[in-house]
Amino acid sequence: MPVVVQKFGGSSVATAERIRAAARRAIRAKQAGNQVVVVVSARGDTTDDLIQLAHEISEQPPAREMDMLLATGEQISIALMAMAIQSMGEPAISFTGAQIGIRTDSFHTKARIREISTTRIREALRKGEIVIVAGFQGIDDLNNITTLGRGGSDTTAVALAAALKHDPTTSDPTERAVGCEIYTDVDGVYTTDPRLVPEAHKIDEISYDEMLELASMGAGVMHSRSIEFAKKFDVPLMVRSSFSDAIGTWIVPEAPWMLGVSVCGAAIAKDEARILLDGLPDRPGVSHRIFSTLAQVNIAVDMIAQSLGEAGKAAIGFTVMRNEMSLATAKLQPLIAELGGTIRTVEDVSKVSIVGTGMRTTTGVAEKMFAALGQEGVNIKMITTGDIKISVLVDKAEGAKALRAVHQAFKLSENRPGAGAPTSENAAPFSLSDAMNPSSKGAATQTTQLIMQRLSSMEAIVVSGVELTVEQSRITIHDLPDRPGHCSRVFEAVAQSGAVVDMIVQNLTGSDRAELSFSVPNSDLLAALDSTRNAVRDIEVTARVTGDADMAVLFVHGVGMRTHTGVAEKMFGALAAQGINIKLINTSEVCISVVIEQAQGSQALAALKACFNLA
Ligand SMILES: Nc1ncnc2c1ncn2[C@@H]1O[C@H](COP(=O)(O)OP(=O)(O)O)[C@@H](O)[C@H]1O
Ligand SMILES: N[C@@H](CC(=O)OP(=O)(O)O)C(=O)O
Repeated sequence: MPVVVQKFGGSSVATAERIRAAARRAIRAKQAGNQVVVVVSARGDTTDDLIQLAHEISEQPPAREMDMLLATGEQISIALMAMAIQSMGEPAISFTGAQIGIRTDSFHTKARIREISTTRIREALRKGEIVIVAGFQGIDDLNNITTLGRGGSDTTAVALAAALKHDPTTSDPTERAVGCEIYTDVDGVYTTDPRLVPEAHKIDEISYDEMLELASMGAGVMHSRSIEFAKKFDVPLMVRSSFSDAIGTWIVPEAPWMLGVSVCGAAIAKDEARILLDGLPDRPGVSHRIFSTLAQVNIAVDMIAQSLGEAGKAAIGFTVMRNEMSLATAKLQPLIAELGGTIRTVEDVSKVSIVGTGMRTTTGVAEKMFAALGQEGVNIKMITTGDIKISVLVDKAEGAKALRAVHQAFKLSENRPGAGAPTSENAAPFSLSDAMNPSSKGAATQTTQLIMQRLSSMEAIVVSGVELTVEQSRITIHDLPDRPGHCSRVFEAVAQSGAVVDMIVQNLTGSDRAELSFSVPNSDLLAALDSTRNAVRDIEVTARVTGDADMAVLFVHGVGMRTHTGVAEKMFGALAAQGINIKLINTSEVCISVVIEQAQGSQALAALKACFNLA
């Protein structure tokens, strides 16, 4: 019998009536001929309340005890859900993460799943019981209770679906037909958070990579790590409303029509902090030491922007979540003192991002975003770009305005393919049975062997490829006054020159001054330099423009590149060991890219392939 995994978030189990409604849904899925696994979160604001309670008792609650406390929220929900289903006459059994065999590492409060045993779930399912599993929790090798980080129940649900779909303990193909539904308080993934921008539009289909970027850039509707599982293990999933039967949003492998949509959504991460390390020696290995220091304490770093070294000195700016800023600076202090640099921090910043597969092939997207922000008088503090995303850092007070401005500029509230307008490929709506049928649209994109390898360490990083692009040039504007509208003027001029801009990095350096770098193909360098100089002359005569031909860009593609703190560290370590200096860095959830000297390109490529075991 096929298996449906249904996840009900905190809002969907907040009251007795909602628990009963969720129970009825699970029973309906069973009556339709499926085996049913239900994953539940803590009710309503329980997790927030528990965190507050802990802080009333202790200023810095120990992480192990915090997990012991937080895991109780989900335990309440599973028991109530089992009671609700049983009271409706269906057999059901509840399990904590530990009871079901969800093994994690020992990073309390942000543990990662290592493996999931399917034995107990299968036994119960075969007996005809609806299996209810506590989301967000697991158990480490020493049998300590762990939690997976905020929003982690999505991850439990998709990881369970993945484990059941590729279950080595069953040879029955119907038992490996697994679908996953995420029930929440919105009827799907929207072009942006509908609570912040009411005209946001529901998306019908979105790719794993787009959803990964959106989720990691602040779209709280899904936990980004759950999409990592979905992508790695070919689990198509649907986000839908627990209050209606409307078709929700399918999160699926990338389809060709998606290349026609340059921006599919926008997101905001409100509580960010910026750390600027200034006056660092400009030599190989410095970034590696910085990021390995942060990786040791599992702090995910975002928006890394390394400014060009001048007079032997370089600056590196990056963002972290605001609640991790003090830990990050405390850990970095001794290293930066040893390197002779300084640390500056800025709190109260928000990150606004746009995401879309079509960005890969469409030019002018960045320019349009910067123009929209400039028109609203929003100052951009930092910029980084990825393969399919562009992020800017702005003052927290301007975050919501900035989000609305970009949402409007890209007309995201209007119908488009994948959101309100069917494409030729998706004209027939994707269905749960499609998702559960391996020969349909949800077809496997990866070999069974690869997937089985991944199952042995489920949440380990997957680096799928390293790529080198040569004949690139870098243009840098030094000492650009830090005021609204400047970036858009520069990129408008560059676009008029016909140059194709790829990577963009902007970093605030001295007070009130920004350094803006971007890459163009060598063949566009002269035209782009000319138009940049003209634009900059109009803005500020003291700003300087420099250009460097014959650079190379190295891309490392994978899943969870940003949230797995060790990837950047490993990459920078491998380059440092070869004595290769990094000129610019860009990070995203699906790709990390660096600009280096072209002469060192093939050496760097070989070093990265060796370090990530790629052929
Ligand atoms: N792009 C988006 N699409 C839909 N909802 C979003 C988006 N970004 C943020 N959200 C917010 O996510 C909320 C659902 O997530 P969450 O509150 O964690 O639900 P649950 O408790 O079901 O896990 C929505 O109510 C919405 O405000
Ligand atoms: N209860 C946890 C885990 C979770 O995933 O919750 P929800 O599904 O309500 O976002 C939290 O609040 O973080």
